[in-house]
Parts: sequence; C-alpha cells; structure tokens
Amino acid sequence: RDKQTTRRRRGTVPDGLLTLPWVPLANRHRRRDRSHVQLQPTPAAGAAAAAAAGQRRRRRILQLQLPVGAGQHLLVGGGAGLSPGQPEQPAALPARPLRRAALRHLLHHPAPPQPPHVDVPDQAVGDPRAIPPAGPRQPPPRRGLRRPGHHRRHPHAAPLEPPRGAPRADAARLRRRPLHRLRRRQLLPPPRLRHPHVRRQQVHGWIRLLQRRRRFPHCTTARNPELLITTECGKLLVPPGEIVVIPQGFRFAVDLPDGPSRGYVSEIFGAHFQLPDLGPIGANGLASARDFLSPTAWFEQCHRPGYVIVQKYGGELFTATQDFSPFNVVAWHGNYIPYKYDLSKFCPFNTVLFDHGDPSVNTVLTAPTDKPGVALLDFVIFPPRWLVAENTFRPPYYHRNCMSEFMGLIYGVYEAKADGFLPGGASLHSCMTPHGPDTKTYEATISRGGSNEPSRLSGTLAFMFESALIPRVCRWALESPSRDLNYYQCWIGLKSHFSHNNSNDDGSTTSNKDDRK
Ligand SMILES: O=C(O)Cc1cc(O)ccc1O
Ligand SMILES: [Fe+2]
Repeated sequence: RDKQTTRRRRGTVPDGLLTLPWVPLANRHRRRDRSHVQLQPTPAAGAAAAAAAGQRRRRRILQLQLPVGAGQHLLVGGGAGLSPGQPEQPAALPARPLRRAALRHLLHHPAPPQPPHVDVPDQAVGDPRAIPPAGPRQPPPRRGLRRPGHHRRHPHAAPLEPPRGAPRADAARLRRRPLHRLRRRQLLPPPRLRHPHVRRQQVHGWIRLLQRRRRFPHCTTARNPELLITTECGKLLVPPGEIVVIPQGFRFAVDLPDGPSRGYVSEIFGAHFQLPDLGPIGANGLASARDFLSPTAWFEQCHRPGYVIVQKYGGELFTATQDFSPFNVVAWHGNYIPYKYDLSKFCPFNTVLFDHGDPSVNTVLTAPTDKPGVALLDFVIFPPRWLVAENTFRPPYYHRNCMSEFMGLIYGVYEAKADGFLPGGASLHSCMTPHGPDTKTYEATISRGGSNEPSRLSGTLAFMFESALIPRVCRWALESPSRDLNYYQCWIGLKSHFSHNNSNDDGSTTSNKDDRK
C-alpha cells in the first residue's frame, strides 16, 4: 500500500449519486472521524482503477456513494499524505476545495456557503482605533465586565463584577486559560449544552471561547457609503447593495471610511444562516455559494491600552477592557466565518405564465427552525427583474399570513408602494396583519387593463426579513419622530374593480385556459 498517495477527484453527479474513488486504505481508519458522517463504504474493484492510472502496485480503493443533488460538483481532498510534487488540486478547479471537514458539514447542514477568499487592501483602512501617540504612561485600565448604561438587569445576566476573589471573566484572561480550567470554574457551559456547530469548532483554539459566549449571528444590509468591517478573520469592505453575515461570537468593528452610512441589521438566536434548499430548481439559481466571499487573515500585533470590547451576553450589553487588539489572528481555516454577498449576483426566479408566487422564492439566506418550511428568519429580496405574468395582478397580492414581514428599501421604489416608502425606511406587518399595495399602485395597475406586455422593474432593491416569530417593537421605535403615523392612509380610497360576470373592464375574460392545455 502506498501511504504517500492520496487520491483526489472531482465528482459529478448525473444521477443523484456521487461516486468517489476514496483514499488508500492504509490511512483510512486513522484519519477518518466517524462521529459526524455515517457513510456506507462498499469495497469495489479498485485494482482496475489503479491499473488504468498506470499504477503498478495493487491498491484497494473504497467507493463511497453519497446521496447529493443532481448536477452538483464536490471536490474532496485528502489533506495530509500527498506525495511531494503532487499538486494540491488541479489548476482548473476552484481555489479553495472543500476539505473533508467541510464536506461533513455540507452533508449534514445543507448548503452552507463555502466562500472563496477576498482580499481587502490595507490602504483602505482608515482605522480610528489606531495606536495612540506616545505620552505619559496611564495607569492600566480596570478589568472586568461593566455595563455601559443604567438599564435594568436581566435576571439571568452574568454578574457585573465578579465577587472578590472570584475569577475575572474578562476577554484577556479567558484567552489565556486552558479550557478544562475554565470549565471547572464554570465560566464555560458544560459540553453537552453546547450547540453542535460549536462542538465542531474545537480545533479553532481561542475563537471557540468567544463563540460560546454569543450566539447571535448578524445580518447587515448596508447602503451608502462603504463599510469597513474588521473581524477576527480579517477585513471586509462592504459597498452599498452587499450584505454581511457575522456568525455568533465573532469580535468585529465597523468603520465608516466615507462618513455616515445607513443599513439594516437582523440578529437571530439559535440557528445559522444557510442557503435555501433549491428543491425542483435544481443546481443553479438564487444565491450561489461561489459568490459568498470571506476575508483573508489580517492581524495587528501591538499594545492597545484601554481597548474596549462591547459584548452582548444574556440579552444585555457589557464592556470589557483589555490591552491588546482582538484582531490578532494570524491565520485561520475552517467554515465558521464572516462572509459577504453582493445582492446583484442574485439570480431571481419568478412566474413565467400566470399568478404571483410566494416571495420566499427569492430567499437569499434562511435560518431554519426544526419545522421544515418554517423559518426563524428568511432573508428575501425584491431585485430588478422582468414581470411577465399574464392575466395576473402583477404587484404583490393583498394578504394576511402566518409570517411576520419586516421590509426595507435599499434603493429605488418598491413595487407595492408608489408613495411613502423611501430608501432607508422600514415597514413591519406582523403575523396576520392585512396589507398589500397602496391605492396608487393598485389603481395604476388596474388602469393598464388586460395588458400582458412584459415589463421590467429596474433601479430598485427592496428586502424582507420574514420570520415565524412575532417581533416586539421597542419603545425607541414607537416613540421615534421618524415613525409614520399615517401609514394606514396609503390604502384609503381602495375600491373594488370586480364585477359578477368574471370579465375585465374591457369585456375580455380572465383565463389562461388555452395556454394551459
Ligand atoms: O408584503 C409585501 O410587500 C411582501 C410581499 C411581496 C410579494 O410579492 C408577495 C407577498 C409579500 O408578502
Ligand atoms: Fe406581505
């Protein structure tokens, strides 16, 4: 057996089964971790394959059959064990193949983005957190968890100051302690309480500590001008029209090199964003994994006296001070990472004959619940696209539904609101609240009569955070001077255009019967 060689192959899936020529047996038992995947290896005629490859020595090869979606491509690499001189991957393949750990992840959690890396040039950094000029030495800042405001404490929140003699739970100290000691001191939850995603991260040293302390991925929809987001994995430069996902527990800082900016943030608890299952759409469409970009490692290694970290814990914000930058990760690998996505890369789907589909057809990312089809949060967009439905009221229908809909407008005009919904604005239609196009949009659509000409929605980008939960509106929003108390008036004057004989105003009947034969 040749221990030096590990086979790597690109598998295509014409029939729903991926057949992978697998690694030489010699290393298999040692290297394979069976805890995550239940694969059923079946011995196959490996000798023939080896002979075909011009190999003299007989080699036993395992064939693994993995059920994956038709048309997908998976790249499986063996990691250690490559003979010197053998390329890491064929040049024609993407720069970052799925490693075995990533493949496991992919099989159990459908379609997490596996982004290639993106470089953010250093000169883009207008870093307001730069090292302060040398001056008289200040006394070192006090450490420990402190609250920035005077808010009421959550009953389960961590203590504000550890009692005298108790271990301090600030970030700097956490980092230096070995895990088992932390656990003994109950600064970390026992392993069984951890989320399965976190357990998989055990190789990632200190990032793991921080993951456990926060479980709130962020989804930011940025607009004008660029954001510079520094994370422990590196920097992301985010122009208007892009979104960023920062997984739970990551330290991050947002700089505004071009001045003030606006955007929308959604924070979810208990699940991670993933690409939606494409179902009958098949292999291609909506957001494509290849368009998700993550940063290359970037680090700063310097004394930073009084560096303040704001940390959400138990629903409240705390601060901790330390004397170094949290952005000191020299290199990283793995698939639990911040990433960004340019919404103009989205490939929308729509009806091509009649009727108006559910907006979930344009889900960019979804955070699922245990119930199939019920999302903790769907991030849905309404991008520029062609409208071609015949004998159909093309704008959104009037409806009440079980999901709560928070909508925002990034630019342009939203197709259901001719007036009053401006870029930067937001609307909330909670579960079972009736809503639909405003009167102006309705009348304009009706006045076009039975015209079935294709029309293009251009220069617009709206989005929706759609959730099975009912969001509470905080007092700040209710009391905000920006609240639109007259929103309901957008529907004043709506009148019925229906008549009993099922005909349009121009006398034509509304039926696609002929085309649907
Ligand atoms: O309410 C909205 O404007 C969002 C929406 C759009 C659409 O095309 C169909 C349903 C829906 O809730
Ligand atoms: Fe809606």
